[in-house]
Amino acid sequence: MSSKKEINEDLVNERRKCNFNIQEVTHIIDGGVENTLQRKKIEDVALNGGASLDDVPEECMNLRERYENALRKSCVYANILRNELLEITGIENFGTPVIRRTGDAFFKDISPFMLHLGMFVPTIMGQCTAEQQGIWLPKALDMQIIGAYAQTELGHGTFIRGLETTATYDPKTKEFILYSPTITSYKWWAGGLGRTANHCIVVAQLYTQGKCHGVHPFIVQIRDLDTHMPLPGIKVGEIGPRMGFNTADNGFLGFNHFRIPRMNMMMKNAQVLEDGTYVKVARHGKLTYGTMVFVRVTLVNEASFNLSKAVTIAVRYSAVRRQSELRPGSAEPQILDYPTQQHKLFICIATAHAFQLTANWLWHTFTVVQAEMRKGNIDTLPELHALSSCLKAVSTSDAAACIEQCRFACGGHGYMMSSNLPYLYSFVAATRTYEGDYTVLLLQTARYLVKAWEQAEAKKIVTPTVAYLNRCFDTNEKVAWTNSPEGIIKSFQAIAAGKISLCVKNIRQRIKTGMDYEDAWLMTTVQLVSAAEAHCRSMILDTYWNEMQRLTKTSSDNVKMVLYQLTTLYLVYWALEKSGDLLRYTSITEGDIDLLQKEYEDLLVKIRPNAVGLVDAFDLRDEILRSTLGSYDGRVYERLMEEVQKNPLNKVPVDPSFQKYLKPFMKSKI
Ligand SMILES: CC/C=C\C/C=C\C/C=C\C/C=C/C(=O)SCCNC(=O)CCNC(=O)[C@H](O)C(C)(C)COP(=O)(O)OP(=O)(O)OC[C@H]1O[C@@H](n2cnc3c(N)ncnc32)[C@H](O)[C@@H]1OP(=O)(O)O
Ligand SMILES: Cc1cc2nc3c(=O)[nH]c(=O)nc-3n(C[C@H](O)[C@H](O)[C@H](O)COP(=O)(O)OP(=O)(O)OC[C@H]3O[C@@H](n4cnc5c(N)ncnc54)[C@H](O)[C@@H]3O)c2cc1C
Repeated sequence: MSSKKEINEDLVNERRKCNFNIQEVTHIIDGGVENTLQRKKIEDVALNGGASLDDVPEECMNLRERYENALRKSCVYANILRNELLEITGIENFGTPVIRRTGDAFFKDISPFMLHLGMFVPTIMGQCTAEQQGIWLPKALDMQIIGAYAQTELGHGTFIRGLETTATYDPKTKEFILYSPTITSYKWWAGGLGRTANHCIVVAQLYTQGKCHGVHPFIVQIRDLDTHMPLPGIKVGEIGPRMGFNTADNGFLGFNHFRIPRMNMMMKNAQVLEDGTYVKVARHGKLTYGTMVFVRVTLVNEASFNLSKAVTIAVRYSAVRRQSELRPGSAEPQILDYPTQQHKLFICIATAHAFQLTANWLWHTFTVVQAEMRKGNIDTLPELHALSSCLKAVSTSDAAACIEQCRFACGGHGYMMSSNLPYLYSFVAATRTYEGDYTVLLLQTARYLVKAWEQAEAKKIVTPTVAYLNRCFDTNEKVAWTNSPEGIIKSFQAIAAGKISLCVKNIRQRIKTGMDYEDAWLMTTVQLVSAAEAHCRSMILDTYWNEMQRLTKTSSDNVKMVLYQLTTLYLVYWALEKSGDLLRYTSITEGDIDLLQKEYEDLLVKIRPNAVGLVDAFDLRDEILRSTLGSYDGRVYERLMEEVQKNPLNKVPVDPSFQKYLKPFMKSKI
């Protein structure tokens, strides 16, 4: 064991072995030197006060203490945010991933303010007129009001059109009357709603002049700003313990004919005039779903960030941990030396990179579409919806699986809350469900793909992200397999095209047998999900490969080399995972697959000496990692021991329950 201040010897050796410039890779991940400097500045300001520290670990507190502690830290953090950080980033970038990243130093679980910043403020920005923004935005940014996003109900999350809460316009008083007609119409799940928020966005069915115009967002004050008492007509509370998110304060909400002013309808996309006339402003019916698209886009970045934390913890731990004997009497190897361990972990490093570059690309696409929409052009929205849906689904699902793999890689200690891996897993596992369930979102992408296929069939030019369909449509034969990055990407496009084509064929065949389109679609959904996933994988592989090529153009040779090895590992890994599909849709042979397997194993060997360097390049401060297993200094065993001392159960040598229960039980006769 190393002494207190020393860095674990194995980690020192690993860092010595690393043959590339770590900072260069950090700059690539951050999106440039300037961004790294800005991030470090923000982290210094946000984290140097030590205010984030807990004397007792969050997981050792009861529910009330955990909430109170999370709220205390949220206030400390929000003060730093509004007094110092916004000056550095500018108010327009308040939601930057870097700010989100520093927040993780304060909370192992989630801040009850997260949805205020993550959805309440963005919805005001996206769904309000300029006049309404002038009223709500300054108060929300300054946190004079704290909001939640209450869309999901007890009875409906996915099917938004099925929401039951009503907002009925009363022209006499120029108010909307909010009402929850059934138990299932109660709002359910909204983060921050249970105890913290005094306002929330409510998505409700709009009725005016006796007609329902579908779901629309409203801004609603639910608690008194001074006493915090729920206003008359409001029933609000916390929904109870969950797998994660236990300090996120998820809530329920019901309305008993609760009145709000007309101007509290968020009127950017549709309006109700004073006399009750309904006016549709937006040219696309789904612009009211805009906040969801925005959050889905940001969740790809979340997936990457959380995975980078998990894999940093697991790789550093694997360098410190020694276990078993390779030969009788030999020294125990670092577990990172086992190829099976490398197989678990290196793909996680590559996946974090792949998602980071994809997230950056998707963010750029999102801003371009936004700019077009501001000019009145909504043509690119369906493509963005299809893209953000599948990328959100696949990135969150893969990240959750990878984080769980990182936990497996850490053996028993990975199961400890203090490793932070269970927190990371439960957070990312939820992202697969919220903001649109995995299957549901892939089916949205599938709708787009089927239409695109039909366009390609009609010899029309399709949108850029599905352009491969035009090409694949002309080739009836299997795509010729070539083992190169470009060859693998082309093969994945062929898989996607083949699967979409098969779906279309099956839908048509089912219709021929007498089914209507809806049933034919329904019976094909298992394949449609698979086709959308294949399309998404081809997008990620393509983006990762091309973006990494672009970003490393001026890098030093060793950086180029290690990042090339990692991208290739990712491509080869997925080729092997999907070898069945490759056999079906390309000319790949069993021999080619054997070669791929060999290439994969060789890549593990090549990457091994740089593994710790690669996770160091994520540049995650210990305060943000919050892990006994993953700290920069590798003092794993000391930290596990230190954590034991903080456990309230260990404060007394004999637990009071001994006298109360155990002793009487032992002394009692059967
Ligand atoms: C820094 C940030 C970090 C973290 C984030 C912050 C907080 C994290 C913590 C928790 C937050 C959680 C929040 C929530 O979960 S809020 C609730 C989210 N709810 C959902 O996502 C519900 C999912 N359901 C839907 O999106 C829709 O209902 C669904 C798309 C499934 C179907 O909608 P609908 O029935 O109305 O449409 P369809 O008839 O199926 O399609 C019609 C047509 O419209 C197109 N469409 C659908 N959605 C959109 C969209 N968003 N944008 C554009 N177009 C859309 C669809 O493709 C169809 O087109 P077409 O085929 O051409 O007819
Ligand atoms: C941690 C967490 C935080 C959340 N925060 C918020 C929040 O702040 N605000 C808010 O409004 N909501 C929030 N939600 C709710 C969340 O958005 C919904 O849970 C999510 O959209 C899924 O909807 P659902 O629960 O109705 O699932 P369901 O739709 O009931 O899904 C159950 C199963 O049915 C399947 N299914 C459903 N419809 C279809 C279909 N058409 N085709 C095929 N399969 C289908 C799904 O794939 C899934 O397997 C949160 C949820 C969680 C877990």
